[in-house]
Amino acid sequence: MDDLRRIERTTDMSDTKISAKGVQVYYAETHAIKDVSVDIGDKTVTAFIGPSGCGKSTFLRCLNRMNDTIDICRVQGSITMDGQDIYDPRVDPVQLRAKVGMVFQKPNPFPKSIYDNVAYGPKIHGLARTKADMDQIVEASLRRAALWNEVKDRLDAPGTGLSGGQQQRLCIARAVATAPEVLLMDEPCSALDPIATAQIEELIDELRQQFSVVIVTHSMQQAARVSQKTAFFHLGHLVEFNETDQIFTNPQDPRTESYITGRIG
Ligand SMILES: Nc1ncnc2c1ncn2[C@@H]1O[C@H](COP(=O)(O)OP(=O)(O)OP(=O)(O)O)[C@@H](O)[C@H]1O
Repeated sequence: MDDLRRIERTTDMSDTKISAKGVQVYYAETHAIKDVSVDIGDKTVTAFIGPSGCGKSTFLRCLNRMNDTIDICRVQGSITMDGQDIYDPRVDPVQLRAKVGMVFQKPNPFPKSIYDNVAYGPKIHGLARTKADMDQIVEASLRRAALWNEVKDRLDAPGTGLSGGQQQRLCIARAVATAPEVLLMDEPCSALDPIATAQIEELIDELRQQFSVVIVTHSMQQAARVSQKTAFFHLGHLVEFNETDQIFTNPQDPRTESYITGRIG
């Protein structure tokens, strides 16, 4: 049994997808992320929780270099994916973002058809050689996002005409269409009703069979429901990172305990 446990632990460590070490983020003079080191597991849902302004979204955006698009933002430290430095000047951020996809708080489909929303990424990354290839990618992505059955008869209709929950699943289909390895989700359910939220949560659980998923959420219930690992941020620090069950039942740091029991935040 001990041997088995040792093997499981070793497997755990070799399954790190993204490794961040000593990450600092500044917006001009504001020091938003302070010396954060964390290993994000493959085929795992990792939740980032913490009070408003603690740096969850900022740190999430470091993982696909989305902060590059903010002029005053500086990122220091090291972030590797599969051992490769994602901030290496030879890494093309556009290619990186195809591998590390992102879903935002507010569903933001392009003003295009449902089909074209999903086909857009594969087209610019040259993932389909023929129309049949593209049809196959679009169908597979919509199926993976649990949306195919609802839209298969109206692929030419505008994506913006779908309900909020459907639009968010369309955005997930768009993100998975470029065959990413990691999906970053920044409060993906905050604009959705409870039924649409439950659908997205179910989907997240399925997506982790194939991807590493990182989700920022304000809802501790959601973190507890969907994630296996939870990171608690406070004032730019990563205070605690552990199995989700541990964080919610036996937090090691008093700040984590205060937050999950509703005393800070
Ligand atoms: N584009 C920006 N320009 C300047 N400062 C920013 C920018 N984005 C975030 N900040 C600052 O960085 C800090 C962390 O913000 P961030 O949005 O990452 O926190 P958060 O934990 O995701 O917050 P919330 O839960 O409210 O979304 C805050 O002090 C915020 O004001």
